[in-house]
Amino acid sequence: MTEANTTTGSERNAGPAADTASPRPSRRALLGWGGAGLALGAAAAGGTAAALRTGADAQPVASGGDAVPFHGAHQAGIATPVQDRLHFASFDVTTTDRAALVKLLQDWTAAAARMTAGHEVGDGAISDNEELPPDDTGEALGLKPSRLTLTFGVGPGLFEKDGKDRFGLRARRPKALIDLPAFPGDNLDPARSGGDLCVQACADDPQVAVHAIRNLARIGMGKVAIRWSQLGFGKTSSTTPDAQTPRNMMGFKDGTRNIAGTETARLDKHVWVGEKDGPDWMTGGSYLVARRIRMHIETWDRTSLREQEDVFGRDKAEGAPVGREREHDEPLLKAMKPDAHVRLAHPDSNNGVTILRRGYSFTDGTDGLGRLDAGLFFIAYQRDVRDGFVPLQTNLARNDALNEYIQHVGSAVFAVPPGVRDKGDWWGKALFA
Ligand SMILES: C=CC1=C(C)c2cc3[nH]c(cc4nc(cc5[nH]c(cc1n2)c(C)c5CCC(=O)O)C(CCC(=O)O)=C4C)c(C)c3C=C
Ligand SMILES: [Fe+2]
Repeated sequence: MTEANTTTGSERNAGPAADTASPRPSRRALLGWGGAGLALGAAAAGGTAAALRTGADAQPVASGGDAVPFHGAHQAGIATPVQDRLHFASFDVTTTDRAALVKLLQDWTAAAARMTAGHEVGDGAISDNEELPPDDTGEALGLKPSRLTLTFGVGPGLFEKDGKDRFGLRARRPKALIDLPAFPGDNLDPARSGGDLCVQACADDPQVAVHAIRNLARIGMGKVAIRWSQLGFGKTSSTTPDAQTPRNMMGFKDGTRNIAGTETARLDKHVWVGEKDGPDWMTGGSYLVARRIRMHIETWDRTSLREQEDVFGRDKAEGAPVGREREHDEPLLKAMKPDAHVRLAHPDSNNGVTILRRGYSFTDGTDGLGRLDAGLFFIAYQRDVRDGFVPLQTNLARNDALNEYIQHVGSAVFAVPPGVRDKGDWWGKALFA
């Protein structure tokens, strides 16, 4: 999917009252005062596009903000344009009941389709029955779809945990869904690693992304529990080459040489699982590696500009490779220091290995020792982890000058199935078939 696939969406709110300081009347109250006629009249008077929206069948009130289509051959959130914010959640499956897990995935899919379109979950945040908790938690009322994408994946533990075939899926585990090996320098925290399921929520508004994860977690209560989650800001990658390349927490442009969402041949070669790759249920999907990479930014900030530029093999201002003028000039690898990050990460130094990066910066307060807990939440998509992240990280972990300034502290790998085709399809349907 490309930028062209984004459509104009709708707001999550809440009629005319949402524009004023007065509290919004409940749907029950509105019906009591004259029902739909009043609501329509009020909407028209307010210049809004449609009727007051309160439930599953209600229409959005006003247009504005972009929605990324949820249904398609591939899940959105991989090759679609990168949004500003991230909320990534990894879940442990706590139920042992396969039918309950299937029902959850169906419910999650329905909720995800609604939220990405800018709708409230189920009957909405303000439901008819005041005796029950509402279906939607409500904090996204009035917010635009904000290009929300929800990308779902399954981790190794869903297929087998502690030697047990928990859901009769062991034989369906993809060979490419390996447990990642330990790399030199890793200092992984188990509490920030792994997981049976994941949802990557990306949006241009942080509250929209957080609302989405929160509502999925709420729907999953008693069946799944959040194992760890990560908020991200300041995307450190671009899948839209003509857009300005964002900068990471080290001040360098990050994402210059990434696969663009429009490069279908490269996506087919390096990102999407092909028909012959197997298993069938993964065709059109991809594999996600997430790494929480802490930056020693206090040390970095005391490092000379020359050393910083040598570490990456690019200049800080323009982002041009050593010996070249412009950011998008082809890198001259031999002109860089042998341990420069870009030289070591380039496909020519790795037998052609190419991944799609989609990471975000994070700052999570301090570490108790007067240092910022900040860094890069690295996300990579690839057709096969064994031909993507693993050889690349093996090379970087051994040789990269950047290692002096970073440490990998969290890690997870997930199989990301193909896109949800239509309303009859759901996350993982082909896996459980
Ligand atoms: C295993 C893969 C990679 C990890 C881990 C990684 C960590 C990491 N990277 C930066 C900053 C930059 N990376 C850049 C380029 C780049 N990095 C990787 C892979 C990993 N990076 C690749 C494949 C590439 C592209 C190489 C190429 O084809 O030229 C750059 C340069 C700009 C760019 O092209 O994006 C920067 C800057 C940090 C800070 C980091 C860990 C914290
Ligand atoms: Fe990198």
